[in-house]
Amino acid sequence: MTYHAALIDLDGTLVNTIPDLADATNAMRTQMGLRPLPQDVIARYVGKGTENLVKKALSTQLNQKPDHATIQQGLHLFNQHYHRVNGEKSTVYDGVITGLNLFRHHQIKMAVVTNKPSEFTLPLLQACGLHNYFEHVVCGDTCSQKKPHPMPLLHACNLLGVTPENTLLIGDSAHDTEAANAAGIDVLAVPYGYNNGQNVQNLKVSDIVSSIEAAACWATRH
Ligand SMILES: O=C(O)COP(=O)(O)O
Ligand SMILES: [Mg+2]
Repeated sequence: MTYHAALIDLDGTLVNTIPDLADATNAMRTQMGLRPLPQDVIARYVGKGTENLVKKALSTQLNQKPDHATIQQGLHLFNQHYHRVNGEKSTVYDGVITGLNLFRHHQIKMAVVTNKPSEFTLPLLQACGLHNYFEHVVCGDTCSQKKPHPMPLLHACNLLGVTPENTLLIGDSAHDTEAANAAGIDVLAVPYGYNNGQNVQNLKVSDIVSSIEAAACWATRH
């Protein structure tokens, strides 16, 4: 297969965002009278967008499911805190820069497809120095549906002017692989991300690769 484009997930694939997401989540919890959660617990809630993270983080240790008003209050506080810390402690994973340069060298177009809202995605890509690699950035609020729905992936293909058959997605979780499989896009998983705390071995993928650099080598071999 000749790949013309690579769609790449953000949290858990390009950037380890857990330290900042955990700081914002725990600042929200503390203000709401709840005790902080460990980072590995918070990591399990990342990948399905901010609202899902806030809902899950508020369900832990509350005696009941949070009601609408509590979720709205949590979202408001989380957003404030995440705007304050976004990018501060987040780190680009090993192999990302080399991999993005390899894709670029082989004229494979790149887009980010993330469930993170755009108000946080664009500043984070800038803070990490990654923004210039991508022709397009599709965020959690760009389309009416998020991953695992195929819509954001198909939207990215349209923006890049490529077909799903000639596109490769690289992600860390079932949300990515389900979206790619539904869109008819080949998918590679990296094992170092979050995936709801589950092993990536059980995901339906073309391969598991150790890094974005390994993904770029894989793409140019196939
Ligand atoms: O859940 C999020 O906010 C973003 O997650 P993603 O970048 O892995 O899609
Ligand atoms: Mg991810």
